[in-house]
Amino acid sequence: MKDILDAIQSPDSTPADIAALPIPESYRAITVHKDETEMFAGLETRDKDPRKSIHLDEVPVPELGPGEALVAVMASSVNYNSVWTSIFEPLSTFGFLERYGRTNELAKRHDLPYHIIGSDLAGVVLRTGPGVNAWQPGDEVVAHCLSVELESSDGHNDTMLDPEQRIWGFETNFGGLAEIALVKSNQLMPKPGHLSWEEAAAPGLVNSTAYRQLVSRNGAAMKQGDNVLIWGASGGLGSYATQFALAGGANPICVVSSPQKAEICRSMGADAIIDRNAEGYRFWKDEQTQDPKEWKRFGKRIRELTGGEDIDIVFEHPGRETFGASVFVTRKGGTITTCASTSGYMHEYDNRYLWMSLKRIIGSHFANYREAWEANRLIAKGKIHPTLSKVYSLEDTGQAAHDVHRNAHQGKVGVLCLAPEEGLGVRDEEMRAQHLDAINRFRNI
Ligand SMILES: C/C=C/C(=O)SCCNC(=O)CCNC(=O)[C@H](O)C(C)(C)COP(=O)(O)OP(=O)(O)OC[C@H]1O[C@@H](n2cnc3c(N)ncnc32)[C@H](O)[C@@H]1OP(=O)(O)O
Ligand SMILES: NC(=O)C1=CN([C@@H]2O[C@H](COP(=O)(O)OP(=O)(O)OC[C@H]3O[C@@H](n4cnc5c(N)ncnc54)[C@H](OP(=O)(O)O)[C@@H]3O)[C@@H](O)[C@H]2O)C=CC1
Repeated sequence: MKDILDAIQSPDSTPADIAALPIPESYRAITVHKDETEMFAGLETRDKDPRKSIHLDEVPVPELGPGEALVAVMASSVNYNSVWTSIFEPLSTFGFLERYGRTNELAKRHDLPYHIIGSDLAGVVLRTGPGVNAWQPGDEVVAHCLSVELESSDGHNDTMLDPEQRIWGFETNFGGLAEIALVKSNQLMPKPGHLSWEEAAAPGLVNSTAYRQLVSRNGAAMKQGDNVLIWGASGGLGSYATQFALAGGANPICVVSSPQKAEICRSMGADAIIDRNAEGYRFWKDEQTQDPKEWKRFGKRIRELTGGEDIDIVFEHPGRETFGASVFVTRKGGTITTCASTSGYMHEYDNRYLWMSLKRIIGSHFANYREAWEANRLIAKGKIHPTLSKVYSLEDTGQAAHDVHRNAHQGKVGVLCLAPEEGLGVRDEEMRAQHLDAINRFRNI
């Protein structure tokens, strides 16, 4: 592994040098273990501790198949899906690996007693499998997390609709929180040259998801002037949704839970900000009963901030706790677009406000290759910036996931895999200098 790192870091290395490097037999990877899936049985979600279930193991390098690439991972990032995997909720991800493993001989590689997690990476292509022409050893890349087979017609208009669509590093094995990752070559995209490895690895999953959910015609198709209510506006998804709203001429109404997070939104350029903690919204009177008076109080606050207008698009992901309020505050004909249910997936809302006011709920999930490419292109052009706050070593990934689980983080949390320190991998210093303040906006807060 040291030879690989030396070759990547040497300015004299050629693609042929990288291609000639021997692939080691094993590598270090962040895993969860199949025989531990019951370890948190009986505990509240909040008390399930990723630091106990996440391991750093030495694992064998998987066989490289057709259309695939082995990538030396310089940096990765923590996504909430790795939190779900590590607390075995809403179900154990080993079920996904077993199901995938049953599909064909090659997919059997994924069905192992350990799951290498992680759905983001920035790194260097080491080897490509048969049939890969677009990428070569030595290419500096990021990888999006859409794994598709595309053997069915269902996915050929929109690859997210493929019946064999999976999220790499969540529903497949050999994810990005590791020194080496196995991806399909159509997950690869060029690494933005003005960013370090850890900065380039940070946006991928959440940036692509927010792009589809908010900007794409497959999602809410946001337009100039739209009032966009963004839950968790300084969090993983929200920090990109806020940037898309601002860059697209929309009007983000940012919901956060502390003055510090409100300040981050302000520094991104938003001015309509609601601190849900300070204003004490209680959308639920008890576990079963919502309080429409609180929806109204929330809607009134939004009207104060917009000069009397209601919401065109709600960017939803907290789920059960907020969904009733989200449907209520949306204007006639408006859209609630949802990609998650962090606080619970059995949503409840008053349907009269949906049908009588002709509102629409749109389900959105990750992004197709084109949408992921367009989202990455905006990062590469310096129109949208990484929201990396803190960076951990691979050894401390459990703590990083714990921070995200406890909502103790800001923006995105990075992980160094092969990169020995932060700040490496920048190829375009001139462009970086132009955007340095924006790139560093979330750092160390
Ligand atoms: C990019 C990052 C993303 C995120 O972070 S997202 C957040 C994290 N993700 C999650 O929390 C989601 C985790 N996944 C799940 O919870 C589950 O994954 C799903 C609920 C999405 C699906 O559940 P499942 O058990 O995998 O699938 P089924 O469809 O409930 O069950 C399969 C069986 O149900 C049958 N079935 C499906 N549709 C129908 C139908 N319309 N009528 C009758 N049967 C149906 C199938 O055939 C099959 O059957 P047979 O088990 O016998 O093979
Ligand atoms: N389907 C898909 O493709 C994707 C789904 N997801 C899912 O989306 C969810 C969020 O992911 P991500 O943004 O990365 O996570 P983060 O934890 O980084 O950010 C979420 C933010 O939402 C806010 N929030 C959390 N709980 C509540 C609540 N009960 N009520 C109101 N606000 C809340 C918090 O902000 P604050 O405290 O400031 O209000 C938090 O910072 C996860 O469940 C994840 O699995 C993520 C990416 C892709």
